[in-house]
Amino acid sequence: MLADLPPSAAVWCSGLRKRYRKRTAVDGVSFTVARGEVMGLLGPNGAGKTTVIKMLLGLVHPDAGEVLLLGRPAKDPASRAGVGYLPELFRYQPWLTAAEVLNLHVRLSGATVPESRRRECLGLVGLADRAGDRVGGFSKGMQQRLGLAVALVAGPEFVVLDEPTSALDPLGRADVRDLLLSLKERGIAVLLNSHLLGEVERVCDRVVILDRGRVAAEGTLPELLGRSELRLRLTGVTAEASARLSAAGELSRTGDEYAVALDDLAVVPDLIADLVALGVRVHSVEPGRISLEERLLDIIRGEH
Ligand SMILES: Nc1ncnc2c1ncn2[C@@H]1O[C@H](COP(=O)(O)OP(=O)(O)OP(=O)(O)O)[C@@H](O)[C@H]1O
Repeated sequence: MLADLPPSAAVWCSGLRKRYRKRTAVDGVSFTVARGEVMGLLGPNGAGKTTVIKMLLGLVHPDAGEVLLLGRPAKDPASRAGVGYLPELFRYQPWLTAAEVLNLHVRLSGATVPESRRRECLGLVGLADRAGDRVGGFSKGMQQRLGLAVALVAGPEFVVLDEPTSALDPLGRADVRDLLLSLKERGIAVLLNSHLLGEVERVCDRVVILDRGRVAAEGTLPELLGRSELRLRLTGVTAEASARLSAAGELSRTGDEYAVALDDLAVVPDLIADLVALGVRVHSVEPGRISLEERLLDIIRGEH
């Protein structure tokens, strides 16, 4: 079986199942996060996201199913050494300073992390000038920022973030988004559980949607969100220009407002150039598609 697995998987799981007394929390979940991929794990409250994450990390024992973390069993300390984790509920020793918390986690990871990298990591999460302050005096958002630094400090190959922006202000959320994009650029795989769908839409390559313990949908964002729609406000549209619009995709019109269904927004510049060449006056061009939020609501209300 192991020989059949893709060598690149940051995490692979198959048939994960977990029951708590009579309640089935997770019921046959399988998916893969490839190396370098940013995967969103979505779903309503109680869908089983945190339980899945804990099973992936070997923190909860599954009733059934298998997990390979960086190509090894999740319980293997060697696989865990390559993983950074920010838990949903984070608490750090209040009597330690931020720098001491980071040092403690570096020691626990067994990695060698130079002092400069530790400082850089606190800077990355906006805590550079609080390194010497005790965590007991930190706000919840500052503790969550510290948790992010803890997840990143040992140079992980795979980072698991369970609601990393739950305690953060809008600025903090924007910082985390930039952080995620920089991890992506560096080829670090990420599994992100977040209810902030706008952020998921901006940073994730793929998403898995859980509902009542099962995978309700999975795919890249274009796969899940379907075709794009280009909305245009145009005047001076001749029959020829109208034909050009129809050739690009299914066309609908209300007064000066036109909507063209497109498979790929890459055709937009050529389409606009052709319309202008045909004498059309282009007042606005607005690419859009259904939002992840609309899609998620459809899926969990059973309208997919
Ligand atoms: N330790 C536990 N003991 C008993 N039941 C649990 C335990 N952990 C989770 N559950 C139950 O398992 C189900 C899934 O919970 P889980 O925390 O995984 O959901 P979630 O998708 O992460 O939710 P949220 O978005 O609210 O954080 C819930 O019904 C929850 O009550």
